[in-house]
Amino acid sequence: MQSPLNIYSEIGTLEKVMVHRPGKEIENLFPEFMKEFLFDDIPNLRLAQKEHDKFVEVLSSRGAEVLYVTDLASAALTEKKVRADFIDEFLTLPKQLHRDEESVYISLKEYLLSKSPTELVETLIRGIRKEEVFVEKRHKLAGMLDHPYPFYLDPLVNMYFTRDPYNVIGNGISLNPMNQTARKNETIFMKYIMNHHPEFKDADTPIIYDKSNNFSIEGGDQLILTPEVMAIGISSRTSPHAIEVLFKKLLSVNKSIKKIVAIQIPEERAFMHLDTVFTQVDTNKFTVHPAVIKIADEMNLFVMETDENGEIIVEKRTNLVETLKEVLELDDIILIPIGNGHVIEAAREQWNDGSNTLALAPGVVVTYDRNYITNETLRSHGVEVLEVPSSELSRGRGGPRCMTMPISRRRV
Ligand SMILES: NC(=[NH2+])NCCC[C@H](N)C(=O)O
Repeated sequence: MQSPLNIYSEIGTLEKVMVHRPGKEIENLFPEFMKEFLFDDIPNLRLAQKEHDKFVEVLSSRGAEVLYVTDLASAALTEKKVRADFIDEFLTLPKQLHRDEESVYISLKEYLLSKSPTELVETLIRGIRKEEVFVEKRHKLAGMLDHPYPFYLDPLVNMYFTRDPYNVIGNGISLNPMNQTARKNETIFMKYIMNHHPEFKDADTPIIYDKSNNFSIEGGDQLILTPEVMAIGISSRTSPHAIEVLFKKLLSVNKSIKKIVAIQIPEERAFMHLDTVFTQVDTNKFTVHPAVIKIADEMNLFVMETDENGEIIVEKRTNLVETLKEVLELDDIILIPIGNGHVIEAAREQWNDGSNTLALAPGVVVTYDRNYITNETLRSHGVEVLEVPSSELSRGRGGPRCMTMPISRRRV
C-alpha cells in the first residue's frame, strides 16, 4: 500500500496535518522544574486550549484535515500486547524510575496496563504524580525516605509542539531522537502510530531516521524547500553527524532529495531550532531574524550533494542569499526581516516566535497575533497572513510551525 505521507515542500497547500491540543500535562508544570521541562512560564490551560481550538479552526477553514496525535495513538493501541510493548518502551527512559526501586516499575506497568487505550495515552502525556499509584516499599532503608521529586513519570508538556519529535520527508518519516530528556518519550507515539494504526500500518513508509542512529535531530531544524532540496539547522538540538546520516539514508530510500544546505545557528535558547529564525513563506520568500541578515554574508553554510560516484561531498558557503539562489535555482530571493528589522522589535517578536510561520499554501501563512510588527512586514511583502490568538500558547517557546506536523501537502 502506498504511504499516505506526502511532503515535498514547506509551502504546498496543506492537506493533512497532525496536532496535539494542550491538556492536563500543562497543569503539571510548576516553577521549580519549568526550565528542565523547557518552559519559561506556565500557560493558563483553559485559555491555551481555546487558542489552540482557534488555531485548528483556521487550518480547517483553509481545507486542511486536522488529526490529533491522541486519537491516532489510541487507535494504534487497541491490542493489549501492543500496549504492553508501548508501556515498556515508555518506562525505559524516565530518570526518576532509576532513582527508585524496581517495584515502582512493576506497579506503574500494572497500573498502565489496566487502562483503556484512550486513558493510557492521556495518562502517559499528563505524567504520573506519586500519589496516583501505590508502590509497595520493599527496601527497608530506602522505604523510610521520601524522595521530594513529585512524579513517577514526567509530564510531556511539550507535546503540543508536534513538529519536533517526528517529521515527514517525501513519503517517509524521521522518528527523531530528541536532544532533551524532557522530550525523548514524545517520539514513541509516532513509532506506534506508524506500526499499528490501521491507516498507516500496511503502508510502505520508509523510516528515514530513528534512535538506532544515536545522534540527535529535531523536526524544527528540518525544512523541505523543494522536492530536491532541504535546509537543516546545525543547532543545539541537531548534530552535524545526524544530518549526514539522514542524508545518506535519504539518498537510498527517498531518491527525491538531492541536496541539503546545513545552516549553523547559534546554540542559544532563543535560536533553539532553525525554524525559530528562518522559515519559508513562498517559493522565493523567507522570514529571517535580522541578526541573521546582519551576518548573512558571513555565515557557516554547507552544501551537501553527491559526486558522480554517489559519494557525499560538502562545500562551505558564507552568503545566505547567494546560496539559496544557487540551490533553489532562482534569480531572486527575498528575505523578510521580522520585527521590520528593528533590533528591539525583532528580538521581542522572535522570542514569541514571530518568524515561526506555518505556510498553508504558497504565500499564505498562519502566525501569532501578538507579533503584529512582523505580521505587517509580511503583508507589505504581499504575503497573506492569518493571525491566531497567542498569549498562552507562546509561553512554551514555539509558534504555528512548531505546533503542526504536516502529513500531506499538494505539490507546488
Ligand atoms: N520547532 C520549534 N521551534 N519548536 C519549539 C519547541 C519548544 C519547546 N519548549 C522546546 O524547547 O523544545
